[in-house]
Amino acid sequence: MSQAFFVTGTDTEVGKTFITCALMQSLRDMKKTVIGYKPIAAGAELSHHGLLNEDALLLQQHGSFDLPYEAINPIVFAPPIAPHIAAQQAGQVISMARVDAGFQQLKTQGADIVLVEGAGGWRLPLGDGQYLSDWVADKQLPVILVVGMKLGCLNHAILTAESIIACGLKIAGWVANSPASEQAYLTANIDYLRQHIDAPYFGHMPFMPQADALEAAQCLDVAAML
Ligand SMILES: Nc1ncnc2c1ncn2[C@@H]1O[C@H](COP(=O)(O)OP(=O)(O)OP(=O)(O)O)[C@@H](O)[C@H]1O
Ligand SMILES: C[C@H](N)[C@H](N)CCCCCC(=O)O
Ligand SMILES: [Mg+2]
Repeated sequence: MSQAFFVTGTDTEVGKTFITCALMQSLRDMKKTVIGYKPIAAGAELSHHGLLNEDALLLQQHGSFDLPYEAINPIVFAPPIAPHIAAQQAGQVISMARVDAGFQQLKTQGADIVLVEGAGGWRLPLGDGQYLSDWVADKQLPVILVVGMKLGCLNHAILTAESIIACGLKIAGWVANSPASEQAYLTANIDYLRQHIDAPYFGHMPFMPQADALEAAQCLDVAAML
């Protein structure tokens, strides 16, 4: 039976995909098989295979098994906007049942670990008063929190951690990611979060514009995940 984790972040564009790929590589380095799942994506290019989202393509590329695109990303919208607004524009509703069906199907693939990447931050609206976090809570998935290290992230990280815990979920670990040049007083900010997030710290990912997942994986210690 696969073990699954949900990867969330303090915001959109904080490095959830970058870190998920690095985590996948770290786990593969530890001889674990791993696949990624991006249930809902907004921001996609039309190709002759249909709409393709970059995050989902990266997760597909870094997985242990070759899986069809639709298995990794069942719900995709073209505009890079809040998915429930994109769905409204397309005359669709985001179906939690579809999110779940795709997840159950991936879990039958036999991978040791499934990493599920959210979209945006923890409280991603799906429409109809629902959040993607409701599904995570329903599945009781442990959560990995990616903190985008910039001024303001202490508030975002503490609020997100509080909300995850209030949902009755465990924070499996957190990563301090620098998706742009290093913030001032980075170490002091990380120290603060290490004292105030009651969960394993997987490490700091520096800004590595040329890095591939192989190199990025060296910055993380994910032993606490297993
Ligand atoms: N540590 C890093 N070093 C260099 N580039 C990074 C780093 N972290 C993230 N990036 C880059 O920053 C951009 C945003 O990162 P990413 O796409 O992983 O964010 P995200 O949180 O997954 O966003 P979304 O909410 O759209 O899913 C990407 O171009 C990514 O390659
Ligand atoms: C387009 C972007 N990169 C993500 N795919 C979607 C982010 C949704 C954010 C919703 C919100 O405002 O909280
Ligand atoms: Mg992403």
